[in-house]
Amino acid sequence: MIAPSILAADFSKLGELVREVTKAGADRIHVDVMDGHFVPNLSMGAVVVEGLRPVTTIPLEVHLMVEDPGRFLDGFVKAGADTLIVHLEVLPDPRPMVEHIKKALGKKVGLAFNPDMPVERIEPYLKDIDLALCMTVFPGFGGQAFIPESLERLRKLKALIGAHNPACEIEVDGGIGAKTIADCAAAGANVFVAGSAVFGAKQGPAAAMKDLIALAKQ
Ligand SMILES: O=C(CO)[C@@H](O)[C@H](O)COP(=O)(O)O
Repeated sequence: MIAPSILAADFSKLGELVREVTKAGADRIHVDVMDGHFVPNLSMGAVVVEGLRPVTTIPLEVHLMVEDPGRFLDGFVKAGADTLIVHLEVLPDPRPMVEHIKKALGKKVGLAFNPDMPVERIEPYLKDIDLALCMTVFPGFGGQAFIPESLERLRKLKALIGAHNPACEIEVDGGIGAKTIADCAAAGANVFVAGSAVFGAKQGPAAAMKDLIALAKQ
């Protein structure tokens, strides 16, 4: 599954571009939310999700790269988010928030973790989540180079998920493109967030999506 990350899109044409990747077979739209604290950058808030909701029927997944995700969950749900992804780094015990997102808000829940977090830290929560997001760059900016050690981390994650919750998706995010997507798929990933490789592609987003889908299937 390909999840184009709109962080790399031309915001003056956002609706048009989201329609284009939807038509080209995107499985979901990845919305990167940055607060300038958890990561050294600011990006977008719930108004962007609200604006995109009528533009596409595919799920909108919100990746909360923020210090205090609890403050923003309701707003994103009201705006039309389908999946909320929060970072393990800011949640000493993620269980209450995972339960809140699933039961009270009725949405899918993902847990993300940075490249320097031991993969085993997610193990106790795997049985309760829909998606594990293994960051393959340090979050904060699009267009960074994929960290090669991520492949070993993905293999570990795949083994843990096999043992605890095989239905849990394994998502990768950061530096995913033609050179890295097949290796990530072979290592166990099944959802691929791609920003620059889709919206920055010379051949245009639709053709780039087609190439990435073919490479991930190899
Ligand atoms: O979360 C992030 C960045 O922090 C990502 O979702 C990026 O937006 C991916 O961009 P590319 O590496 O694909 O350009």
